[in-house]
Amino acid sequence: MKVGLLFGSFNPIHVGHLLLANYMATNTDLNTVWFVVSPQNPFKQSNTLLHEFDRLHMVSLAIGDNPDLGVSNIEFQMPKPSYTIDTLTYLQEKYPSYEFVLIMGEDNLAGFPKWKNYESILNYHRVYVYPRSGSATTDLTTRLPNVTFVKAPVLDISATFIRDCIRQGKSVRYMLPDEVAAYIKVHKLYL
Ligand SMILES: Nc1ncnc2c1ncn2[C@@H]1O[C@H](COP(=O)(O)OP(=O)(O)OP(=O)(O)O)[C@@H](O)[C@H]1O
Ligand SMILES: O=C(O)c1ccc[n+]([C@@H]2O[C@H](COP(=O)([O-])O)[C@@H](O)[C@H]2O)c1
Repeated sequence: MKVGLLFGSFNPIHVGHLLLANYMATNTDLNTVWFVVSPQNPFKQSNTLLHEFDRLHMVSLAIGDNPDLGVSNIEFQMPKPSYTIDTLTYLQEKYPSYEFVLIMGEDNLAGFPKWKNYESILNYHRVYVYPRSGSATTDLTTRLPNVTFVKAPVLDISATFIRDCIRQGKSVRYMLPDEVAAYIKVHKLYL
């Protein structure tokens, strides 16, 4: 079983994440892609970060009955902030027969050497890198042996943009699944 992992805050999950994850799960050698909801990204401070249970619930709503996608709350029980190498190690111990592949945007790859023990991530795991518009291209993709570039379609949308739209009372229709938009509306989130 080859599992792609897309780590993030998902505050909230949006169509950009879903399009990418579904493409990776159905157009590469990955059997499935799991969204790993991070309670606290080590590099991001935000006063609009919702409780992790709300973010997890929205990811579950977004996936619905899609058999190719999954969600993990593994980082909820781990020390914060959430370091990816620790999570990968934990997952590999829990599922010894699975191969875990890290999915990462080209924008993140440029800053990857600042991640905790990034060499260990590369030693023990493959990384699938996809293009991000506006990101500086990096030659790390070709230099690092375990890194594979996947030319996935990418939408230019972010959770920050969606939160701003909601706060300003603008429509977010088509930016997130209807179920997620309804959850945000009912619970008056991001206002
Ligand atoms: N539109 C998108 N297309 C593809 N990947 C994306 C997109 N937006 C974010 N990602 C990637 O998905 C992962 C999780 O993203 P994250 O939760 O940080 O979302 P975000 O939209 O970038 O959030 P924010 O705007 O709050 O920083 C990260 O690896 C991020 O680079
Ligand atoms: O392990 C690290 O050192 C590390 C440093 C920066 C980011 N990450 C993880 O990368 C994921 C996506 O990051 P971001 O910045 O795109 O939101 C998120 O789940 C973070 O926990 C991990």
